[in-house]
Amino acid sequence: MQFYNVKSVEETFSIINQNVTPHGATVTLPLHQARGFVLAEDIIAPEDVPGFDRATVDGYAVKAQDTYGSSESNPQFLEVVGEIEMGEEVTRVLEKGQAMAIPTGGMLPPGSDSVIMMEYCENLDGLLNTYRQVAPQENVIQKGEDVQKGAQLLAKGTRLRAQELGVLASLGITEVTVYRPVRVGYFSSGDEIVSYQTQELKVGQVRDINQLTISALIEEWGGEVMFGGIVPDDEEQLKQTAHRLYEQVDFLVMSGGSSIGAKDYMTAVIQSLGDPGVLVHGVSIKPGKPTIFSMAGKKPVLGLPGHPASAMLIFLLFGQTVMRRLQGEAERSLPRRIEARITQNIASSPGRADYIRVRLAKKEGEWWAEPILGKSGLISTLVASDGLVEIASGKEGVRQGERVPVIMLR
Ligand SMILES: Nc1nc2c(c(=O)[nH]1)N[C@H]1C(S)=C(S)[C@@H](COP(=O)(O)OP(=O)(O)OC[C@H]3O[C@@H](n4cnc5c(N)ncnc54)[C@H](O)[C@@H]3O)O[C@H]1N2
Ligand code: MOO
Repeated sequence: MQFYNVKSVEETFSIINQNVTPHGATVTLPLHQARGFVLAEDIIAPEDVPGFDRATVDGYAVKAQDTYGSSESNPQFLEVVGEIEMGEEVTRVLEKGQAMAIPTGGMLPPGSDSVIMMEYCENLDGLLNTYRQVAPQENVIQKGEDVQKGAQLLAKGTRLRAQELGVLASLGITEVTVYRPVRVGYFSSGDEIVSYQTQELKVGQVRDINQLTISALIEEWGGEVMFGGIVPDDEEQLKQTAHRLYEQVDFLVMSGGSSIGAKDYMTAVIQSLGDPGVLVHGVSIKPGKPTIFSMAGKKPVLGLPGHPASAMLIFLLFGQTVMRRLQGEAERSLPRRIEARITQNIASSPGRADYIRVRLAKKEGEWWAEPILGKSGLISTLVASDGLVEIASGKEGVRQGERVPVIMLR
């Protein structure tokens, strides 16, 4: 008889973080295809952004000093000596007592140091009346103020979001070296599990839900799925499928047979993949206790409980962390959380982390989380839920009205 030697959620995260290292294989991608990938190189800015001093408002380029003392009742008078066109280099030097009309984004003429807004001056036949004073650099973005040539702009390990792509584009960088997508092998197990495409179910059969939920998450996180099929509860067949997939992927995942019943072979199957072998069998979490985490050589292996909601939750927490580590992301970042208030008391055993499915509703400007109670075998409760309230292992439940962290599922 085997028994679980359960690990806490925190211990499990730290075991994953200590053992999983970036797969290291890189690809070079055009910038427009690089969203969501993780940089495999430091990016040093090849030039200044902007490349010239630029106006941030429509107005007149001036020497700030020439406007000193200006007010509504006591304007200064400057000679308007020209107009700056967008996208054109300005060579004419602005002399003392002069002003040049300038559009937002236009290049400041040499000799000028600031821009007075149109609203605060008046051009009367070439004589600019200034009704306010401006300070040096007012209404100007200086050359290199956004990005300085030679500075480290982005570090290796940064995930590329819209704004990172934007800054790379501003520098004329057209391709980047990133870690290639993580290849994840997945198979479902269980004598009763049949393809989700099966139309007529025999009594006792169950359509394969986990193949879809787990694959969808992998793809959402930028991974590639290699599906190994549905394998019956037969140790030899399970081993064959596991070994075949293991050879071709960075990360192997399977569901079902992870508990300690007579037909639960998964631990033995996973152990057979290689050393150091199973590092976690059983996590103090609800749902999802019979979770298995193993390292076979440098490749992580995750055995998910069969119940669809448990499998999904465990994959959201631990599977996502494994994938981020493999992809070379610098730090473990947990799923996005918001804060909400819970609508009812919920009990929880100390020492165990609980994840409660909730619906969110806004009342008087605050988010409230209403539990949707149901067993972990139920997929419909996940469909109805907006998020998961996390009751950390140190807590003995939560009280109505208490603020709680919610992992967003939408
Ligand atoms: N003595 C104990 N028994 C159990 C414990 C325990 O701590 N002590 N934990 C329970 C918990 S919690 C879970 S969760 C299950 C997980 O067991 P398995 O990982 O071995 O999962 P299975 O028995 O294979 O399946 C459970 C359930 O889910 C259905 N299933 C499985 N795979 C799929 C799939 N791909 N798509 C849809 N549905 C699936 C399966 O038909 C079963 O109904 O162990 C408890 N037992
Ligand atoms: O922990 Mo199990 O995953 O509740 O059904």
